[in-house]
Amino acid sequence: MYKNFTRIISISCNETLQPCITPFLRNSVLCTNKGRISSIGYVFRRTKKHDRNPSSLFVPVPVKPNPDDMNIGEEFTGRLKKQDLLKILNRFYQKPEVRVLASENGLDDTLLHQAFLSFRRHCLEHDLPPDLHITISDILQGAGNVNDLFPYFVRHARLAFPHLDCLDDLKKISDLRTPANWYPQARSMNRKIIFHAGPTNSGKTYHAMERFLSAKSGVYCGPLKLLAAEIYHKANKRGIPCDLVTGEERTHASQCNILTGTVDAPEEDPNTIVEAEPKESSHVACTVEMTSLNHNYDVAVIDEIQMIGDKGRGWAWTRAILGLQADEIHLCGEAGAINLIEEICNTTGEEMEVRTYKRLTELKVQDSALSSLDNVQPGDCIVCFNKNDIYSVSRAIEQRGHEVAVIYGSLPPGTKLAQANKFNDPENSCKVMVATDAIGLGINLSIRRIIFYSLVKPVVNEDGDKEKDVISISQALQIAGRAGRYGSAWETGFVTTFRPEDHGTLKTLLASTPDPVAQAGLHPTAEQMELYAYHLPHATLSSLMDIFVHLCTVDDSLYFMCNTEAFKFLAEMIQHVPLPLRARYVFCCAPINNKLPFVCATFLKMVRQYSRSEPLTRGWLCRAVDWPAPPPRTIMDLVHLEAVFDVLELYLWLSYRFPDMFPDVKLVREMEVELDAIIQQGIFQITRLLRNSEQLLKESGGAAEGAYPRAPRAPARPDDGKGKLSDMLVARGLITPQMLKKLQSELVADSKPDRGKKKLPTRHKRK
Ligand SMILES: Nc1ncnc2c1ncn2[C@@H]1O[C@H](COP(=O)(O)OP(=O)(O)OP(=O)(O)O)[C@@H](O)[C@H]1O
Ligand SMILES: [Mg+2]
Repeated sequence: MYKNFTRIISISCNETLQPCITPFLRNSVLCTNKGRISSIGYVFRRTKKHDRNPSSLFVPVPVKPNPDDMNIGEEFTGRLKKQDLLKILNRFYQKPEVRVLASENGLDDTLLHQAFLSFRRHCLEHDLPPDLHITISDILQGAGNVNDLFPYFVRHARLAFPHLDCLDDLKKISDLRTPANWYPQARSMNRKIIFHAGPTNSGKTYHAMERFLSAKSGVYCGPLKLLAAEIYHKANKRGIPCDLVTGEERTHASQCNILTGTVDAPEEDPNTIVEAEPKESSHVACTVEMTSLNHNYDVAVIDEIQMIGDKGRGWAWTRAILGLQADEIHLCGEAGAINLIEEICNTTGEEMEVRTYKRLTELKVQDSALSSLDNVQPGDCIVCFNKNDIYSVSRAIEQRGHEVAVIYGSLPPGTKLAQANKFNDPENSCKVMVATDAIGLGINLSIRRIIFYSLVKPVVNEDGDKEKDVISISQALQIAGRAGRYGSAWETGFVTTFRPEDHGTLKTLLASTPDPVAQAGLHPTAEQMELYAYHLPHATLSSLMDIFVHLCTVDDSLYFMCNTEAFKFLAEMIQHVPLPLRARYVFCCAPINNKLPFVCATFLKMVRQYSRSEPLTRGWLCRAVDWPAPPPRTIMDLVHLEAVFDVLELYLWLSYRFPDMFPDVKLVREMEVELDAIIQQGIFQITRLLRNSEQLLKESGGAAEGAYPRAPRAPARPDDGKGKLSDMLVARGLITPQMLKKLQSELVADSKPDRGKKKLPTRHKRK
């Protein structure tokens, strides 16, 4: 697909607004699963969308009649009967010559058919231009040939399909063959690239960090907030002021409590009327999507560089490696990425040094599976790939008298950190952890043994479809690599499965080498989308993205286009809300878990409010999320509070991009701290919440609303997603019928124009 267009045009692309984290991939590793063990056969696919004819992406624009065409032709040649007109037009469409001529003019069969329907409708419904009227009369009287209609038809087709006139321009805009040229400042430097390669727990990050800490200035870019927070704490503990930058905020070094490993809310000085922003520290730890390309650093560290091949997030690593302005760039990751990075360095003319490391402690695959949770021991971490397993496993382990720390992706950062600290603390009695692969990348925890509760994980494939598949070799190695971390209480790490039938597969996975990373991800920029919109003003942002992906030219020996499904999901959701294109683009990059209806519905409300130029105040937000939040009584309550936390995070993420419209950052941060504490309490009492949920279910004979998340453990079926979304959400237990009713009434109320509210002057061009 990418090789279709071969003209070489280099465009310089200012990329100030790169898209941000694809929501549901936020805390997960998603590598291509080429080395998958197919004998297991756990692959559940939904229908594929990719083999679509690109022409079907273009929707004809309604062609307006020319007001000057009023019956002039009729005065010359008399009135045309509709039946005669129809006959002539249909004859025209059936001519083989028309097909040939159309193809020469860029109209394939799909476009020709649509253009013809539009042309025929237009001729039958409106007065014809005089020249066309006369030509048709001539044909009717035998004085002309139906082929004579072609110029009129093409004139109409170009109005219906404006891309026909600007296809070359569109291809130029989406020529992505030389991404290295998008960063002229980085290209003007002679950067030193050092690749720290090796297995997990071999000291790659440690050595890169030593260099980072000894430099005058530095940036650490990692895949997870938790990992960036670990670096932030380590640096500040060593007395090197380091800020933490995630998608939502910048936490200054002075807010780091190095004793407790937590982040303090900034101290408020009642005598200060205007709060001075603390000066930025010379060192920064950030999530890779937030890497600033406008700063100059002595040293940059890009961790887990093999993620450059991630189908959803790979673009962020590509952007960092090509665009960072640093004298030294340290890459840490799997050796399988060395060749690709070397090739990329050839395009930038930079040399790369490879330093290889060996595992610092032994990692042993145990001879047998755990088989029963009775066999759980201190230092064990049971890794599950879905929340229901997390709940049931932690409950079962607590029933056996162990205290449990729980970590999964959707927990607030403070809660994750508190759970990690509790587990790591040698004085604490909590010595068992239940986690998802949110702990899988680079994190240092005091784990003796990793137990894979299952080896099957839902993933999003290259088409953006969800499927369940055996975890990749890379994922298995990464997760297993959390056991026996060097410097922890355990000198040897162990790994096994829960189920005996998975044991052989795990052994095979861990004995294999991950596939080399073949390509680095790319993603269109806001500027490119703007240029597309300029050429195709009638297209929706979602179809602009589709057209872009189909027309773009990528050097596929090095790069691939990341999947854009999350972006398009949001683009379609907010299409009907009037917004300027740039703002629309930013909203579509928001890191939202689109599986959470409450978050999606609140996001839509936020977009509407923004569109009406009404600032989103704390008061507005409190009404939207029903604040204050009561402590959770059941697991369903806890799930809801996590969604509320996501909404607060979303607010902060948007405030970073639209500070004028999301003004109450400080107050919302305070809400976050409060909610994080409430969720932390919930997690500390997770077993009690589970018991309450079960009790509620028992009392109501299984019909209790809001007791238990009923997400089925069965794999997604091919018909998943059909039918009404609301019915599906209720059926899956993601929302209760009461919540649905409330949501419906709120949406109805929200879509009515607000009366009596004072509006800010409208600043936005409507699209
Ligand atoms: N030379 C060293 N001296 C002291 N501690 C070390 C040394 N090398 C590594 N460590 C410690 O060992 C642990 C594992 O190291 P590190 O996190 O760098 O491994 P890694 O290779 O990056 O692993 P992963 O692939 O999982 O990210 C860390 O706690 C780190 O601080
Ligand atoms: Mg590491």
